[in-house]
Amino acid sequence: MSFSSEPVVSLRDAAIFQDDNRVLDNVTFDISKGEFVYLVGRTGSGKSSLLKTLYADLDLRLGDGQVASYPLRDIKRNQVPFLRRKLGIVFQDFQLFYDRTVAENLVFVMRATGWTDSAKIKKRLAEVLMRVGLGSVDNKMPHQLSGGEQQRVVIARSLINEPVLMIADEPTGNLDPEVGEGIMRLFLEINNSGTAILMATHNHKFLQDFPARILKCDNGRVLDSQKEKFGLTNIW
Ligand SMILES: Nc1ncnc2c1ncn2[C@@H]1O[C@H](COP(=O)(O)OP(=O)(O)OP(=O)(O)O)[C@@H](O)[C@H]1O
Repeated sequence: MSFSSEPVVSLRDAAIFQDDNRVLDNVTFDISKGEFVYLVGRTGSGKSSLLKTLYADLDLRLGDGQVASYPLRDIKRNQVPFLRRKLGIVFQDFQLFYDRTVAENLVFVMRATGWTDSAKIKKRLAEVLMRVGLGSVDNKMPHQLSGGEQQRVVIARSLINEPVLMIADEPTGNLDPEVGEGIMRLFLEINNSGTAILMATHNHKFLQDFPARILKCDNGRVLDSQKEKFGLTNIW
């Protein structure tokens, strides 16, 4: 049995690229198991690019990085689905299949990630929906749900394989403030049960109401509130 305290994210002198454009340079930080970390910065400062690099949607071409024990440098394409299975990824737009029921959306992911036993699938489906506070929506179509409920379905989907890290890119960006706060509280609950969370947000209120470590993309660098003081005014 392993009791390793290896970080879930570890970047060392990483450069983040979009095509030939170096968006961020000298990126060095760790995220420990069970940590909650905000990612902030102006529009275009590189938040999404950094997150995409962590889930191997963008290649890590310079420096070193490891996520959920997978080395990002030269990761083979056939390894990427296994890395992503360790992650829960949640975006601003809900990215559900709108021609399938909630249950079909979730079962699709389960089957694609190796679940075969129908009884286990049914049990896990009920567990993750319950976990996000949605009891009886299995047979509904996504468009029959509110935005907040749809985001809960996405979060339920991301929990299926018990991720060690959730990567959330502006997950409340399309929601009313009150609904967004409910989603934020759900992330905190998930975090309390041991899943590390890295959340890009433009929501200043979250940072005030639910303080946590902050990484800030700023002028091609990533600043870390654990290591240095920086202002949070005028960054959105
Ligand atoms: N697909 C792409 N191809 C080329 N350049 C891109 C692409 N996506 C983003 N960029 C550029 O990379 C830089 C960083 O963009 P990124 O989307 O990472 O910023 P962001 O901080 O997430 O912004 P926002 O807060 O608006 O989501 C910007 O200069 C942007 O124009």
